Amino acid sequence: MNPALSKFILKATPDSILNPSPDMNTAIPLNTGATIPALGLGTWQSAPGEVKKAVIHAIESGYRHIDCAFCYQNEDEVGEALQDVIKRGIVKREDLFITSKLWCTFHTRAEEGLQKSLDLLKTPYLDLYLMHWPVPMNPKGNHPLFPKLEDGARDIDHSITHVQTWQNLEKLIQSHPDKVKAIGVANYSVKYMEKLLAKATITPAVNQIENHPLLPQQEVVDFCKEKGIHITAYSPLGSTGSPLFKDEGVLEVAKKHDVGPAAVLLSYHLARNSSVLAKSVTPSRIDENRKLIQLDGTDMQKLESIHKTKGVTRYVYPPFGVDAGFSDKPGGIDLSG
Ligand SMILES: NC(=O)C1=CN([C@@H]2O[C@H](COP(=O)(O)OP(=O)(O)OC[C@H]3O[C@@H](n4cnc5c(N)ncnc54)[C@H](OP(=O)(O)O)[C@@H]3O)[C@@H](O)[C@H]2O)C=CC1
Ligand SMILES: O=C[C@H](O)[C@@H](O)[C@@H](O)[C@H](O)C(=O)O
Repeated sequence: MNPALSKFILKATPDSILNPSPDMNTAIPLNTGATIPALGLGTWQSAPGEVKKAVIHAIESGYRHIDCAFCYQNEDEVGEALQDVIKRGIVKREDLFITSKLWCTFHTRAEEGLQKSLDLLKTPYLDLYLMHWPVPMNPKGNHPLFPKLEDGARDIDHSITHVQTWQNLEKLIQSHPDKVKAIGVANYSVKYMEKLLAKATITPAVNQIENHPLLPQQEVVDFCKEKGIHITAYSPLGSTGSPLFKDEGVLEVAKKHDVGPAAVLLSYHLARNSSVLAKSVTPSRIDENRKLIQLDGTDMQKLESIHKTKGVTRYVYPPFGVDAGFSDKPGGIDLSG
């Protein structure tokens, strides 16, 4: 046997065989000078009773980036998981990258929203705090998270614009740099981002958007990258039930590399220099999703052509009744300001 090869084989540990994805924690630079780990664990729709175990399992198996939000109504349990792994010495707080999000009914109460998430997550600071949607909702409506009008429409708060909410986040990071390390946005189209940038004194570090081969959102991705705004991709598997696992184009690329569809769908974002969030509460899937591979130009061409034949598909579009500026979802109230 080639001596160089035998040295490599001897160095392989059970863990490195189990985890053949050295790139899951690739540190991608943000415009703040900090970095974000390439792969994050998603926690949306992770049920209470399941999410604590999922977060502990993920961190024990190497994940360092956890994506949370106040409106997921499970931050308390995520916080228990964080406390557990830190107490047991698995990681230190500074080894982790924790994101949370300001919910729509808190746009006029950014400081209160931040403090609630910090308390629930039981952490002194967040690595990233995002405006969850550029859509303010009535803080005094008939529900604390999802207020509705009598006709059933979501109760939009017209007293504040998303740009003013961004200015509130700017004040927040300036007055509490110990509590929040970076601020950013989610679900921003080019139209809304242009309005925000025209008035911003701090450029968002991140725009977290739905992104996968059926929704490449190239216009938003290119615009943000040109402005130095990092893209984090959400719903990379097609969200609930991972429908993109059945796509023939994805399966063809997976077969070529002898991997499962998850590796292709997640690695697609690394090839675009984006980070990516994959949600699972199933330990074997949390492990499987760590596997990232190097896709080549032909793979990317194949993946980028899928939406052209199949049509664009957006899986996550809550019924705000708002035109968020995405060309595939026209109609609704224009709140771009
Ligand atoms: N900013 C925003 O507005 C949004 C942010 N996000 C963030 O992005 C994260 C990821 O997106 P999300 O919409 O949850 O969807 P994903 O694309 O991550 O898909 C999650 C679904 O795929 C299943 N799954 C995960 N891994 C595998 C696997 N290896 N094999 C088979 N099935 C698998 C999960 O099942 P199971 O859990 O049962 O294993 C679940 O049903 C969210 O959890 C959230 O943190 C998401 C949406 C909007
Ligand atoms: O982050 C995930 C999604 O944005 C989620 O928070 C929303 O879709 C929410 O359930 C809503 O109905 O407005």
